[in-house]
Amino acid sequence: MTNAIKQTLRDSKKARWTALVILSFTMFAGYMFTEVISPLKPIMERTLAMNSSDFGFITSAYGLFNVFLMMLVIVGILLDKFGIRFSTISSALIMIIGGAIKFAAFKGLIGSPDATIHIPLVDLDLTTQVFWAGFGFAVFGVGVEYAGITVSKAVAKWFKGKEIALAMGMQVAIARVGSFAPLAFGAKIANTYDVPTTILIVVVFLILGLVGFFYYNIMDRKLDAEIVVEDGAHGDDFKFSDLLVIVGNWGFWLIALLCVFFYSTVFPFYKYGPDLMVNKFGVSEDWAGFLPSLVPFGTMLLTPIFGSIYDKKGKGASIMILGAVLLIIVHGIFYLPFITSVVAAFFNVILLGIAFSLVPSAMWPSVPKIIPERQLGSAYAFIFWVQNFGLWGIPLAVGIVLDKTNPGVAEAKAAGEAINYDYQTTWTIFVVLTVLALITALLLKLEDKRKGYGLELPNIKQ
Ligand SMILES: C[C@H](N)C(=O)N[C@@H](CCCCN)C(=O)O
Repeated sequence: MTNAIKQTLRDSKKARWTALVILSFTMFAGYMFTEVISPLKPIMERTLAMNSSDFGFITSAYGLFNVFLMMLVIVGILLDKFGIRFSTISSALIMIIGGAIKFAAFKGLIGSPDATIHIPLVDLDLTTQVFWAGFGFAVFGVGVEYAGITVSKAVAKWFKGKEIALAMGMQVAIARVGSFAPLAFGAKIANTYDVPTTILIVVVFLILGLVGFFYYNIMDRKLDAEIVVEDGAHGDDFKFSDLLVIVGNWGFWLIALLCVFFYSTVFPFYKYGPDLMVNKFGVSEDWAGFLPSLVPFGTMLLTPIFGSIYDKKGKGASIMILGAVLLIIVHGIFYLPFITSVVAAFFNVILLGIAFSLVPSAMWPSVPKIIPERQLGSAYAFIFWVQNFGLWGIPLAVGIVLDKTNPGVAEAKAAGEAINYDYQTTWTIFVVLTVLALITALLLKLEDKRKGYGLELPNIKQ
């Protein structure tokens, strides 16, 4: 009998960071596909005769099945029941299937630009090509959110009791390179080749992500052979009974509401920011997504910095309030019709990058201060579900309002006319959301004072 603590694979720094890099690579591919058509709106209007409602339908479809088929709840249960290895492979396969359907629709292999279908829920007439592109993205959205919660659980498995906050921050940072790349370079690639080819390139990355997950599973199996700990023993299993406890907690609702309001002003900005740059700030089509790409780029550097400030100094609720205030300034500036200088747009996206680093760096680590560890997995799945209402509804609403407030513009663009969208009325949606985010952040600080969650206290005891 020995007193030495049993060493496992996760005690090897090299092994656990290798696992993290592989897991993050697949998320990188997933985030890349999430944004692949974001900078292509003007090109899709010109080359595929699509309008803003079509674009809104396709981009909003990401959250469609997650919200209405409760897929986040279902994949949470799958992860719980069948474990990490099953979930890595199935989530990657779902992403690839969804990605392939979207590619096939853009390529004209399924659906047609000439046949139409009516969507009663939102009273939209769409071509079957647009319908199938949206359907593919809806399938993909299930896969990428499923992969996201699986990877969070896997990271916790390897880094529990080690540098877990840094690891989670690094994972999100690597994933965000995946948002940056298509925003920065996607339009140039699509103009050089075409829209379907651009999508196909990213589908190849999704396939490489599946290969990465297979490799990860070899490591995961080895680790499981060393530790007699099942996937379910990390305190983040999904349980319906936990949901009841969670939804009775007002502090939790404030975090979930902040999440939906906040993320609704950022992820949908990735979709419409590039088009705004072309139509309001006169940026060329090829570089439409370049300025918006500075947002995820900046967060890669800043999120870990703000996270470590919260770890050491606290002030989590105040950090969220500051982020929400910055958001109001940013979207206010985008809203104002007389600010059309590219220099102003540049400083504004930098400010947005700072806001998008402040809020998540304080929001995600605050959840464990409000929800007991046993219910954390369910809490994250539920927050993602609430968040997906925004990821579905806002891009759709923006597309529809843009078309309604700019009658005839999409048709004129398709006919080759040099005409611009007026985004002002549409941008009110973002301005309202930022105000709601600030009110929620203020209420959260009040609730923290009332209940003593400790959101203003450091995470690391000095
Ligand atoms: C889109 C996804 N549901 C999401 O919210 N991703 C976050 C990271 C969440 C990390 C939770 N441990 C993001 O900021 O990308």
